[in-house]
Amino acid sequence: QDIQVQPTPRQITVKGENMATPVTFRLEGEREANPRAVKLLKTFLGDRLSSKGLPLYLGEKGDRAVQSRKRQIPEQPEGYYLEINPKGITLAGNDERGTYYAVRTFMQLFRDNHLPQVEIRDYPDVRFRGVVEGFYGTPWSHEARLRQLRFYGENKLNTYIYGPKDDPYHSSPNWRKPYPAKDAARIAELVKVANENEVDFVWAIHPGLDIRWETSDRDSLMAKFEHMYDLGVRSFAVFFDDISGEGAKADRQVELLNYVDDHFVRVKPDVTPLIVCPTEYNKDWARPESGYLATIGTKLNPSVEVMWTGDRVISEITREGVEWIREQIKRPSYIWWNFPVSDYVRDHVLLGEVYGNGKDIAGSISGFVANPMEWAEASKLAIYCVADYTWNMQSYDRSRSWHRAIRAIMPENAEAFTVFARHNSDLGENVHRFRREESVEILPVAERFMKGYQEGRYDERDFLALQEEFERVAEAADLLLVDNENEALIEEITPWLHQFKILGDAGREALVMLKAEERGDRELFLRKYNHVKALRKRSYELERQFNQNPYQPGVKTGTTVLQPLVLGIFTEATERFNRKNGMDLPLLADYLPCKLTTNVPQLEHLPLQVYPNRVHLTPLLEVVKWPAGGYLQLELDDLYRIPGTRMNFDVKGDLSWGVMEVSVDGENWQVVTLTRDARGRLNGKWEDTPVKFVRFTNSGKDEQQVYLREFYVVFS
Ligand SMILES: CC(=O)N[C@@H]1[C@@H](O)[C@H](O)C(CO)=C[C@H]1N
Repeated sequence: QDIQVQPTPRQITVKGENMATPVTFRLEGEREANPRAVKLLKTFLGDRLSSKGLPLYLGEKGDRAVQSRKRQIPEQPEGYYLEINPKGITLAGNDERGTYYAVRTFMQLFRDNHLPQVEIRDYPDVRFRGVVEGFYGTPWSHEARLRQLRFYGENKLNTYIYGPKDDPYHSSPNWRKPYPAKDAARIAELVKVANENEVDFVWAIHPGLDIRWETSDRDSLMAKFEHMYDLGVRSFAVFFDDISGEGAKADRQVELLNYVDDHFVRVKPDVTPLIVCPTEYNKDWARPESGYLATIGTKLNPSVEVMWTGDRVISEITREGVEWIREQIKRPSYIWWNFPVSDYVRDHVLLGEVYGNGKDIAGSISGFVANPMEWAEASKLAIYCVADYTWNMQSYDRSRSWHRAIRAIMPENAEAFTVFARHNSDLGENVHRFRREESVEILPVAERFMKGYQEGRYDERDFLALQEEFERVAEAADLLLVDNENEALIEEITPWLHQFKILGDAGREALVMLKAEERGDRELFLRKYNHVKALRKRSYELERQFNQNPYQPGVKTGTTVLQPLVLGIFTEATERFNRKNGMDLPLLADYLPCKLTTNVPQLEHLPLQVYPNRVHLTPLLEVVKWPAGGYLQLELDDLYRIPGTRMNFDVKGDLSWGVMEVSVDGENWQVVTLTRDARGRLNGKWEDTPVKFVRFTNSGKDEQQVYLREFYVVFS
């Protein structure tokens, strides 16, 4: 029979027909077994426990209760052996965590009226599996974190790394300071709940923005780790990512890390290996001439784990890639996978399948942790799949896992949530050029239909399929908006659900417009035309009301297939209507009055945010290496005055290397005087003759490392 266990066990052997579930169980071994496993099991069985009943043997290899099954227990860390048959039940771990996982699996097999007669041998592919809360933006709430830790216990994830970039006590300016009492108490509670769920709570520090390579800062870091140790933390990490200048020096970092390893991690009896996120944390940035990775590889204590995001900042993890970095750092890498993190596409939610990573990478990595969205509940979809993938790579099936994840997270409205998630999975254009599939099922129908419509002949069945899809979109939005089985999740995605409803309505109405135009029914066409315009307006209003942030404000849904489809149908029908009726009904404004050109590699695909009279460059989260002669050029669609430009590179020091110029023709340039305000931002304006081009150049002779925090041009 189809036995479903999450994550998928390595080996399940069905030994016979289902057996009736005993009324009571006699628990053997509770004194020796992992107390967290005992507690979990006793809570689960409740009053089914008694001194009589089917024997249930619980314990680790070597414990008396499971002595007879000793040889069956896998040797691998966290491995377990599970057996259910009419003579008794055995839940035996190779270690304490293995026993706990055996109980987790037993809980999934349990049915009130029957149990499968099975034998399971199981153990994980990847040693450290879980999540790194390592994104920019609003850190997760305390309640969200507690729910996450319980979710990791259920899914056999054993690692949670606390490293929210915007926590000032994790990063600058307060990494040297202890947490205020309230926050400290919360951390202590997280550690307790993590332990109950067999999750290592790893506290990370991000000192590189302002660290000074002196004893005082080394002592500050040690003191902070002692403070966290007193709160119960037993696993530690140091993140040196997204920094430049002094803090980025490899030999200084290694000196500090080895000191912490030798004088803290290894002298404490119960602290797990130190983890570091290097400054060169992906292959795209690795520069052999810098010797950075070579220094890490040859000088950093071998016991220190080194994180890696793959070939690029956001990338799929391949066998070739992990074998390359393993050579460089002389140890397996500890993967920091930047998905489903969305802090660089904040107007999108990423609910799609987890795919693209190799199934043959386990041998070259020591860990695999996913960096999630600021939307904790919504991130569970991908986290569930990562749990399945990292536990048993060979049997991982991206679609099966994804459907199970949805049923686990939204059992009552799985169907509606599946519709919603299908159309909210791609990131849209973004600076990292990382894309995900979206609306996969309806895409061929949409493409075939639009092609047919434009050529004057489409298949009515395609029309009906699209109509049905838009109806399901609208239904799903309404069902989920009133769903109360996971209120925290609905609260997170409500803005996107409102947009999704509008998208469903607009799609259906656009199809009515199309038919009205074909039948020459002017009155109906105009009604529906106005309705779609109104829906579009409501959508823009939602964009300005929800999820405001300085990066990608607003709420995008269905951006890769459904939105373009609605726009395409609306535009084609309106153009036909205008031609036939000699009218000039305006189309939907989707213009982009500005084009970006640059020779700075990291800025090549930087999306622009266009408002009625302003163009913003999307700020970058990473350090931008701006080469000498590097320029950024905006070409407007017409001649404009530039009453205001502002650039914030977050540079304390000299900015004289930067020159701003404007031009009418892109050939002859005039320099714009820039002034620096109290916050170090460069401001400029050009109110003389209107211009078409604006550019900013590093006219110095050295590469500059800056943060592109803000760059916009106001034109009128
Ligand atoms: C190691 C690492 O990936 N560091 C940061 C990460 O904090 C950030 O969330 C993202 C994802 O936008 C990328 C990196 N700039």
